[in-house]
Amino acid sequence: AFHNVSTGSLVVKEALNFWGGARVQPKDTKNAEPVYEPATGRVLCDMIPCGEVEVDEAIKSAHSAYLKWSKLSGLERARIMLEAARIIRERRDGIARLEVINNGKSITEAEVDIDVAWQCIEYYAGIAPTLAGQHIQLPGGSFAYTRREPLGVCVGIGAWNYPFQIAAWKSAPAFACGNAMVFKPSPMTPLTAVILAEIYKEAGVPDGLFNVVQGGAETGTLLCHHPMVAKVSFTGSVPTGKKVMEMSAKSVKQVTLELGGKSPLIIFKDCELENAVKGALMANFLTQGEVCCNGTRVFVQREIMKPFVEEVVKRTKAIVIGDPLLEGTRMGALISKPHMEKVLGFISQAQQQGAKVLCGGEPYVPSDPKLKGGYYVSPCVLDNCRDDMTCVKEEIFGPVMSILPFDTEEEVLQRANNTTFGLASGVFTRDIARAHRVAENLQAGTCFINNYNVSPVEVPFGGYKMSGFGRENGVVTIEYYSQLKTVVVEMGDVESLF
Ligand SMILES: NC(=O)C1=CN([C@@H]2O[C@H](COP(=O)(O)OP(=O)(O)OC[C@H]3O[C@@H](n4cnc5c(N)ncnc54)[C@H](O)[C@@H]3O)[C@@H](O)[C@H]2O)C=CC1
Ligand SMILES: C[N+](C)(C)CCCC(=O)O
Repeated sequence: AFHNVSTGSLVVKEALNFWGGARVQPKDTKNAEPVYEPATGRVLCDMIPCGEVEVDEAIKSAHSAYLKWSKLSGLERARIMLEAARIIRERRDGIARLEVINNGKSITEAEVDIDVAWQCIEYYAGIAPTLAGQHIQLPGGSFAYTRREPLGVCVGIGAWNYPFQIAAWKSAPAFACGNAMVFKPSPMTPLTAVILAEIYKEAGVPDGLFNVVQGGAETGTLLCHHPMVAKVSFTGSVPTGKKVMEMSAKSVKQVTLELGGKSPLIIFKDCELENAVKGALMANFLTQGEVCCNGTRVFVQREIMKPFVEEVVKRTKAIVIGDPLLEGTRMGALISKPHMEKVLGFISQAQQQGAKVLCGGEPYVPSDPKLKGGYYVSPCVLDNCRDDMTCVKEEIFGPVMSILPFDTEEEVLQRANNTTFGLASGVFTRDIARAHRVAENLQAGTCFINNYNVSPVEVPFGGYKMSGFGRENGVVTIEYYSQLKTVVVEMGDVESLF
């Protein structure tokens, strides 16, 4: 439906909530907030937050679907999930365009995001029929078996950087295990989750299996406190993640937290320089740098500092910024004006603390008049960085790479691990023993060797330390959306002590 839509033209009026198998508009519209198109700064739609009544309706709708869905066999669930994946694949271009309009990232990236979303649903469809328990023999012919059972109604709370993909990463493993979901997108990106809801419905899930409630912190709080919710899977910042965990603790809900990062990328002098440079760009500039697992602390061995920096700056300056819906654009707009100001603030603070801007780091105004109100920042490379600078310690979530020199492996490992975050990490070297040694010693949920930011759906993704716990993607995520029941069967007489 959005195949031909261009930047600066879309206005969305339809209801953006979904439960009971249909779009729903909250009754009370007085707390509506404008949603902006990052590329132009124009109002795109209103986000009307759901209150207590709406949240309760959505959760009850999810519960009734759960009762049906959980009774299907894995194979029956898989068939419906595969159909949903097929529909997404078929409508990929339109969904990607809508995502671009709402998020501001380049169309080339958004297309990949939507592909990853259907791949994730396809992957968990493949796993659904394989879910099984164990049979355990006990003395005297008695035995036990385990059943892998769903949790019930799961809540997904998403960030604004990968709106559609996050909704798929959470719902696909949840559905494979037989759960239902109520998903709350970020209030800044309300548009595409409801498209996923319509696609699931069209594919044949029971009404209420995937519900969307719009809103911010208040709506999120209602979800985390609701007694019928068994689990909360959260993607967002560390401070909000802590609150989600605290609220969920009150009724002992299971929690998965995918939080922020300040990941190290270590580049040794024996690397293949061209690949290391490309890796550093992939580690920093996808989605305008608004990626949780970005390798924003780039440690470069002193001997190759000069050629590395030269090449990184050359390529960074060549990044085409502008209308995110144009094929040739490689960097679009940041999510919002306040966020853009925050990112620019980090850059000026870095300069005050002694960092040197080698390129970028300024508001960028494209020549196309319709883009003048957009939130563009030219990609920035910072040199002369030290470990104690704010730009090196805190997550900027913008297109800002900090370069740090190092001398030895031992030293760089100690510095790389000197952070409360632990989402991802990377190493470039041709020495295979060193690569695996470094991977073993980095305290992070992922280590990329000789690449960065590749996350196929088959591979678990998640954090160490304050970057969170639980995993998304891969077989292991089944553990986070199901529970084991042990059934013990006595074949003899009861040997009673009483
Ligand atoms: N590890 C990961 O997979 C990812 C982590 N992030 C992190 O997310 C942050 C950026 O995203 P934001 O949307 O600004 O994060 P945020 O933490 O402000 O919001 C995330 C979500 O939580 C909701 N929320 C806010 N307050 C809440 C409350 N009290 N109770 C329940 N829900 C609440 C928001 O409405 C939003 O849907 C970055 O810091 C980044 O590190 C972003 C993407 C992926
Ligand atoms: C897709 N990828 C790997 C670049 C980022 C996914 C994590 C996130 O939501 O930020």
